[in-house]
Amino acid sequence: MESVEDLSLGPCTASQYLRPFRLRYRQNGISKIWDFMRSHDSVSILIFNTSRQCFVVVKQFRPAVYMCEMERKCPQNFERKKQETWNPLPNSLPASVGVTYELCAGIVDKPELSLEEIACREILEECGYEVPLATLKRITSYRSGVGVTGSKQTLFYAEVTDEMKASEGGGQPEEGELIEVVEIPLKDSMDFAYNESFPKTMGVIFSFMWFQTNVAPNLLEN
Ligand SMILES: O=c1ccn([C@@H]2O[C@H](COP(=O)(O)OP(=O)(O)O[C@H]3O[C@H](CO)[C@@H](O)[C@H](O)[C@H]3O)[C@@H](O)[C@H]2O)c(=O)[nH]1
Ligand SMILES: [Mg+2]
Repeated sequence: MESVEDLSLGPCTASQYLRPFRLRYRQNGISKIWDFMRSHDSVSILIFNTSRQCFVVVKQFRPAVYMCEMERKCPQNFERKKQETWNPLPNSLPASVGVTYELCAGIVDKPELSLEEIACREILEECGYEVPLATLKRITSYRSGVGVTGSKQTLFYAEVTDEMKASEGGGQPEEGELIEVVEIPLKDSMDFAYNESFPKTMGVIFSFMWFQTNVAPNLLEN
């Protein structure tokens, strides 16, 4: 996962994932503009393996995260002068600066499938567990990136056992996905959540805390 080579930065003129727009409007008599992007809604799933009392999360190279670090360390690479062409970038940063821990997640891009169906497919593709649709629990939904995309993410909870493991997971290689499945022991999970040396999404932190309030007390009783 951690070998990323031949980087070059180019313009994004047409994308099936992101479409930039500018909205002009008047609010309480004041004229404003706001730039935003349309992107897909998504689902994410907190997965807890009861056989081994651990959370199952994924680790991925995220180009957007990598390029944030690139801009911080080598801002000259983002200078606008030749933005209409592809500009080779120096391999100045290790790929690991762009790797994040995340909940298993996927974009909602199949109108014929329910959110639950999309979630179950993502669990199988990314983490390798067969989860029956009816056992999936909806936790809540929230808006992510409210300044930029405002897209909705719906969060589910899935309990799995070792017996439900059907494959290694790892994402769909034909779509270029390269995902590492990582287990976080329940006993270490709150330290992990707040340890900034493990870059992670808000979804991981929020859902681990949700588990502490809503699931962990019942586990202790059993
Ligand atoms: O510029 C892009 C964007 C996506 N993909 C592909 O699209 C798929 C997306 O994977 P999927 O697992 O469905 O989505 P995620 O990347 O996990 O979803 C993310 O995307 C959502 C919508 O942007 C975010 O809100 C989520 O938090 C985040 O997990 C992958 O196969 C990618 O290869 C590309 O090839 N190029
Ligand atoms: Mg995903």
